Amino acid sequence: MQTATELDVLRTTVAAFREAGESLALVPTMGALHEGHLTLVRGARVRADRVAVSIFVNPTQFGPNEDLDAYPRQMEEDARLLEAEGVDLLWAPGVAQMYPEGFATTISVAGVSEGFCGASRPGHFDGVATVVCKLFNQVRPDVALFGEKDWQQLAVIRRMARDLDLTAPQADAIVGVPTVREADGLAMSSRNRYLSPEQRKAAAALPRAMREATERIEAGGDVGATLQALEQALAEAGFSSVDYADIADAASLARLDRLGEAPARLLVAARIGSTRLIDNMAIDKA
Ligand SMILES: Nc1ncnc2c1ncn2[C@@H]1O[C@H](COP(=O)(O)OP(=O)(O)OP(=O)(O)O)[C@@H](O)[C@H]1O
Ligand SMILES: CC(C)(CO)[C@@H](O)C(=O)[O-]
Ligand code: BAL
Repeated sequence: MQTATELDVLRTTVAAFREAGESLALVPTMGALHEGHLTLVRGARVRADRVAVSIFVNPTQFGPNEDLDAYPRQMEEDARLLEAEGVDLLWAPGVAQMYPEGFATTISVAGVSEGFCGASRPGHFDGVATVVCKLFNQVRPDVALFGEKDWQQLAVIRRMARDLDLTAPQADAIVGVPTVREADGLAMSSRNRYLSPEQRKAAAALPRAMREATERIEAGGDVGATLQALEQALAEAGFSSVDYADIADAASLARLDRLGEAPARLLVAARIGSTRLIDNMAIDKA
């Protein structure tokens, strides 16, 4: 595995792949890798000749009171995990490489980025869209993979790729990978490691309550009453607050009061102590 921390090294390595006629997949991450990330890597492996993974804890997508400093960083361990997966290229730029003195551009995707995590984390998706656009331009992959765990992020990135006519990758080569879960249903996340053993046990109530809610709504239950019951179940399990618990159009992320014809998604963000967990699930029609 080649590791690049400078743009010219990255470009030379990518150029060598391209000269050999090889296709390239990119998996963008913030590191602290777990089985969810490695599933994206395996998905990349079957889609392209070469796999690049980026690790960059992007400061511009963290709010002033969020966990940028506390966010886990374990570059050596991550590199070992990626090497074992047969990754070809690790792109690990520093902050000064990504945001040199004078950096002044922000990509802001209206609509789809405004509710849910966009409302509870102002500026978050501007930071995500801008850094992902940079990563795409730096690596110029044929295909890029993102987790469905961050459903709204995936929708924002697809919208950006469509709106800006991106070619590397094209919008239809942005692949969403289903959420990888722990045995008790909790979505894998780097932030799960903030949880104490007791909080970790309680966290399993999130996917459980969400599964119950999707089943109730799929069976024709009232959306408002079901979401209220979900919030109640989370409070009883020890969650300290709920940022949002809503159903939305799966593509546009417009909030829904009832199911319509288009695919819908249940989206929840809730806190245990100071740890904020997110999850989402499909709502299938009966
Ligand atoms: N459980 C999971 N299943 C599938 N994909 C995942 C999972 N967790 C993260 N990903 C995806 O991995 C990519 C990198 O995510 P990131 O490095 O932020 O990890 P994370 O575990 O989501 O961390 P965080 O705690 O910051 O949410 C994203 O596309 C994200 O959606
Ligand atoms: C896509 C991403 C790597 C951009 O920093 C990040 O938001 C993430 O890890 O999901
Ligand atoms: N996986 C999403 C990145 C973030 O929460 O900042």
